Amino acid sequence: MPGNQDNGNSIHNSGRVGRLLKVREQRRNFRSSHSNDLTGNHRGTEPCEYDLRAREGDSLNNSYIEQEGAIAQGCEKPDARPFRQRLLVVANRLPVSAVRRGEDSWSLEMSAGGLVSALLGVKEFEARWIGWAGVNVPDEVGQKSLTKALAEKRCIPVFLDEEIVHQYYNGYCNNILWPLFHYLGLPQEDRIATTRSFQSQFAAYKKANQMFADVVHQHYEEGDVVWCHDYHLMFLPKCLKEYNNNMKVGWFLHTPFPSSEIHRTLPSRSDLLRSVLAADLVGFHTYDYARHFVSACTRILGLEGTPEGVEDQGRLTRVAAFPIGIDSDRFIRALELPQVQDHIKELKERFAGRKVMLGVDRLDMIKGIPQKILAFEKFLEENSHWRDKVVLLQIAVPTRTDVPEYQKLTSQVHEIVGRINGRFGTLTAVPIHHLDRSLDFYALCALYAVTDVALVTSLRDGMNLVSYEFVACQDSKKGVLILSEFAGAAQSMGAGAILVNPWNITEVADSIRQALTMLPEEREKRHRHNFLHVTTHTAQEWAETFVSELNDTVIEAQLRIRQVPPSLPEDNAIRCYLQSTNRLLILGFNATLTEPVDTPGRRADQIKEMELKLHPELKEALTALCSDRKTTIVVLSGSDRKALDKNFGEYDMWLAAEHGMFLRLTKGDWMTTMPEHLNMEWVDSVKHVFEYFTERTPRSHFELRETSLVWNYKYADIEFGRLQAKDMLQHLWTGPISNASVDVVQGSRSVEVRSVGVTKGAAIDRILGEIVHSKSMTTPIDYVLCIGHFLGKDEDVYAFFEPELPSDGLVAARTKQNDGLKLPNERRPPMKLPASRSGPKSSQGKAQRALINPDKGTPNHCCGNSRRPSAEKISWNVLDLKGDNYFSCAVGRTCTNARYLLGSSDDVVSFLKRLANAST
Ligand SMILES: O=P(O)(O)OC[C@H]1O[C@H](O[C@H]2O[C@H](CO)[C@@H](O)[C@H](O)[C@H]2O)[C@H](O)[C@@H](O)[C@@H]1O
Ligand SMILES: O=c1ccn([C@@H]2O[C@H](COP(=O)(O)OP(=O)(O)O)[C@@H](O)[C@H]2O)c(=O)[nH]1
Repeated sequence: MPGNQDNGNSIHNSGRVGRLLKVREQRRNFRSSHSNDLTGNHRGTEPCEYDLRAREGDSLNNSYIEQEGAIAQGCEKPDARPFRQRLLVVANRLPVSAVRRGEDSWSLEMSAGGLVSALLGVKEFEARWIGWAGVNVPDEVGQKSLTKALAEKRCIPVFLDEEIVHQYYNGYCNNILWPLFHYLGLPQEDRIATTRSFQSQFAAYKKANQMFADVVHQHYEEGDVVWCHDYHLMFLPKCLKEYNNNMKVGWFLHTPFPSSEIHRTLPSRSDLLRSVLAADLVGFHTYDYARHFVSACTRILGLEGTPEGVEDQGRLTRVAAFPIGIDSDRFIRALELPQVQDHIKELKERFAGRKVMLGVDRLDMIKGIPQKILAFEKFLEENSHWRDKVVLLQIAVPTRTDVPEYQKLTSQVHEIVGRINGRFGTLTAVPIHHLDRSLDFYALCALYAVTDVALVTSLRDGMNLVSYEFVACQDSKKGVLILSEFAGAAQSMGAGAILVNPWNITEVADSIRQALTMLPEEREKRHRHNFLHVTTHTAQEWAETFVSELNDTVIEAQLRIRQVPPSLPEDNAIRCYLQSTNRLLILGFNATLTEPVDTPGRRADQIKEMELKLHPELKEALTALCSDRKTTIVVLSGSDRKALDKNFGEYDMWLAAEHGMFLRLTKGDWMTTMPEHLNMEWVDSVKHVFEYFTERTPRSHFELRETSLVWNYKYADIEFGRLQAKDMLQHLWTGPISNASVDVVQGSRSVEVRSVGVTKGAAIDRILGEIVHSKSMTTPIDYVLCIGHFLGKDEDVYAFFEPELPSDGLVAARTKQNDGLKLPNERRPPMKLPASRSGPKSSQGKAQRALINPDKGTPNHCCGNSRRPSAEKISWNVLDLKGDNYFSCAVGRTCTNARYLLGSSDDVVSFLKRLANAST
């Protein structure tokens, strides 16, 4: 889950990084060779207007050229016109807000806010905006005329009625998600009311997201990139993928993503995370936010966080940091415009003899405006000689004025400003000029340009573009930026700014003094750093990088899918089953026949039962299958005998416990197939280590089995569990047992230490021998179905039936023996008559196996009142898997040597039910 810049560090990424570097280079070459065309278009035109103005002859059809699989931006069409990928930008707010002037006449005004500013800087795409125009339009005439007016600006409206806006936008988005994502907690006063209205607001949120999805669906064309923005639309990726799973969907969050400890307080925490994960690529401003998101998915959903993102049953959602920027050229060029120059002149005259300090913020709790003003008051208090030499201009753009918290903030700020102006003002001048309104672009640029010190004191801020805009306009003045360490911008421009903790008003006051008295050389140095950053990390770069990565993520997902085995062809497996006469079903237990831990309504993190339990819906099917005389069922599990007895005692089947080291027909007693002289001297040392780690890892536990020990941390804090496991493995590999004859096998949430030679594959021939003998089988087994959630180490069971597969399983465990490194399977006596097959996953050919004499080479020990397996030497081929009659199937893992996949034990259950029904 690295930031873009770090991507090259991962070995796994080399393919992707290589591809992305190539695209980047193409893009740059393209841009420099066409710089005249592209910049020519903009020169002399106010880009903001340009971007919103529909261009003649630039209709959907002639501007969009489909290029299947191509990474689109920067490519050229054959006629050398630039190819511009169609981009559907979906955000709550359109870049323009509509004001109704008559029944069918509208005026459109620019919306304020960083998201709009940033996306206006994006020029490389054929972009369409889909969003809310900020106005309620209940009538058809109004909707039609507004749609038409917006179409000229390449905008497509989503019509939200007043009630939805109230519940979804004011309620769920701005009263719940916004404060929570900015670590402000729920509004203090109406916390209970908010908690009560949560459900209805969340329902409205989902409904609104669905409305956005409907509009996207209407306008979507194959090959488009759909880019969803912000916390308003966390449900959108899921809605879109439900429409069309092939849609390329990206989601970007403009606010911080808080620590998982904050996110987990949200009643809808899991739904929101799951919906976002439906996107192909998920982006954040900073590495920290991305890290928090992955951690929330790990801790709350129990999913696997990888350096790439979040993995759920083999599907990867890529998560990365894409710091936004601004269209810096737009600001730099604007400074030359006469209307800006006029403003500059006016401002200089107005504030002659005084240093200008500037704050530009939406009037929002997160911006820390009261804190800023209090710090300024403290500065004036402590530096009386500055009182008539400095002025603070605070632009506070009204925002979300229907939300009570925002209304309260307005009066609070007015009250503080009034008090300070009363305290330090004179008849002719006040120290704070506070404006409750927005400024137009030219006035804003002029203000930025005349400012000596910009003051950004956000308590939390996704990025904060004001700080970027200020820097872009300061190339002649080289003013100082005081920047909150809690703004995302601090992570990108930190070095050039004076970083402050806005909660510490003494520190901020000191920084004001430091900024006002900073020597020109230092100002210059700091400014140069900031300016370079702002002019190189532009909004355009940001969008291009995100879209390239989104395109590439989709390509990579396709590559991954190609490597992943297909789903179990259930109909075929059933048909072959019915046609065969001597069938063998080998079934795992854990995560194969058990109830999934994280079914809805059950919590993955809670210790329901430490002991595994058979899926309650399996009973009937299992009974039916077991009663079929043509079918032999073996449950082959790592669990001990007790667990298998308890769950399967009532069925007529074979039980193979501890990876097949113990075997029992349910009608008979346990016997052992354990190799003789199995060295178990290591057990006490390992037990000692496991006890140590269990004590220190809350909610972990270990099982002591006869041939292995398993430490399990699936109920523990996942991150801590992993760290502990790493530590444990280190110790096992290098500590006192490092020379013992053991395999240390790492599961996804477990560490298992086994005697060398204990694997399912190593046991299967002995088990088969016993079955053949006990059933007095005279005809070969002509159908094998082997389903399990087996560790890589145990996938050697597949190699038994398909000998060309690696016999040491998928993942070679680290094996230590006295005589050096040796794979456990070397103990397995050679097989007679390896089957001749055309390839590992081939369905051609036929598998044949002759069994070894289990009496030879692998003596069996008695245990309890068990008996020894007494298979005679079998020289005929017990396996005759003609054609396609071998079905190996991994459950819930995609990295496997099995031929097929099933997603979870629920799928196994439904398949076995179908099998049972078909055969009865
Ligand atoms: O649309 P509003 O409800 O009026 O709010 C305006 C926008 O505020 C937020 O902006 C964020 O995006 C900026 C650009 O990435 C970032 O610099 C800033 O830190 C964020 O606060 C909000 O996320 C947007 O959706 C709103 O449109
Ligand atoms: O009167 C104003 C004041 C500010 N802005 C713009 O609002 C954006 C604020 O973005 P920022 O990322 O700083 O914070 P946000 O408001 O998105 O949280 C900046 O692009 C400003 O140029 C504006 O359009 N008019």
